[in-house]
Order: sequence, then structure tokens, then C-alpha cells
Amino acid sequence: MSPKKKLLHYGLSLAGREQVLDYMRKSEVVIKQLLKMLMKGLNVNEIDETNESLLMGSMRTNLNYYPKCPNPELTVGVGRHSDVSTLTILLQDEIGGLFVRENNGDNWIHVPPIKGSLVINVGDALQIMSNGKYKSVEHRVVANGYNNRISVPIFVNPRPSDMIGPLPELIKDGEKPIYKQVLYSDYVKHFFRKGHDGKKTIAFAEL
Ligand SMILES: O=C(O)CCC(=O)C(=O)O
Ligand SMILES: [Fe+2]
Repeated sequence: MSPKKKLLHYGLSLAGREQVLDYMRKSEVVIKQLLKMLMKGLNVNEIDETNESLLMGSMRTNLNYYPKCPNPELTVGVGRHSDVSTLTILLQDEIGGLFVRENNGDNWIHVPPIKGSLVINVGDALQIMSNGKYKSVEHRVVANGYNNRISVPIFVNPRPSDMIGPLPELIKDGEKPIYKQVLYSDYVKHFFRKGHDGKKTIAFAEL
């Protein structure tokens, strides 16, 4: 299938700003539900306006196109990194190539494309806000010698002007914060200032 056909197949025409915005709007239902469940796991039972803004105050979508590559072994698709988001909602086509790093280990696990499914990644902002209870996932994409690949991540983020740190609900009972308050736009700038380097960005927020 040609890249353009693939995009159309997923409801995203190349000039389809409206479709992308519609996809993002529709995804909000899923995102809110996921965040609600994740907050429950932290004993934060109500997502008030402040928390909603911190958790999902801004969203960004990328349309990633990975052309097939004559020398995949000499090429990096996307280097190892964790996203700076709260959550990333990733739609991938049927080609595959996304790997996640095992928690506390060196194994890389392939994330097989499953028709009709989305991949949900925890990002650094949620690791910081949950005071380390939820861990952002390190991931990378390997180049493919035979097929073009497309992926469409929605990055669910705090707003650039938000100060993020462990949620007050978590540290009010005497839990020791392991991250400081950082301006989210500074955190993102720090991420983009350097190359992809695994999970090193998070050190920027460590106490
Ligand atoms: O293409 C993918 O599967 C993941 C891309 C990615 O990690 C990113 O855009 O941050
Ligand atoms: Fe990523």
C-alpha cells in the first residue's frame, strides 16, 4: 500500500487537518478514562480542574513516516527515549518495529501491531507527577529494509506554562517527594536540547 493510501486507510488524508483534530477530540474520551483509572491507583479519586489541566492540558499529534531503508542495520529509526508526555496514545500500522525496554532489565520487547488496538505509553510527566509510582517506558523504533511504516502518536501533556511535580495528594501524608517542581516547557526544552539518550531526561526533575 502506498503511504498516502495507508494514511487514508486510517482516516488521515495528507491534507486532513480536520480528520486529525477529530481523531484527537474523539481520543479524549479514552484518555480521560485511562487517567481516571491511573489516578485511582494513586488514591486520587477525583480529577479536579487543576489536575485535569496538569494531566492533559495540551495535546500534540505527530504523523511519523519511516521510509523503507536499504541498510536498516546501519540506520536508527528512532533512538531510545521516553516521551515527555503524561501518556502517549500510539496508533501504528501493521509493519511493526517499535520496541520497549523491559523494566529494570536490558531486554527489548517488540510491540506487535494488533489490528484495532492502540499502544498506551506512560511518559515522564506522569512518572514525575506520580512521584515515581508509574514509570515512563523507554522505547525505540528500528528501521525496516522492506516496508514503509507509519505511526500516529498523540502526546497528552501538561500545558507548557504548568509547574509539574509530585501531585500534592501524594505527598500530603508525609511521602517524600523524589522530584522537584519544574516548569513543563523547561522540561521539554531540556529533552529537545540533547539527542535521544534513553531515560536521562528525568534527571532534570530529580531532587
Ligand atoms: O513510531 C513509533 O512507533 C514510536 C514513535 C515515537 O516513539 C515518538 O514519536 O515519540
Ligand atoms: Fe516516543
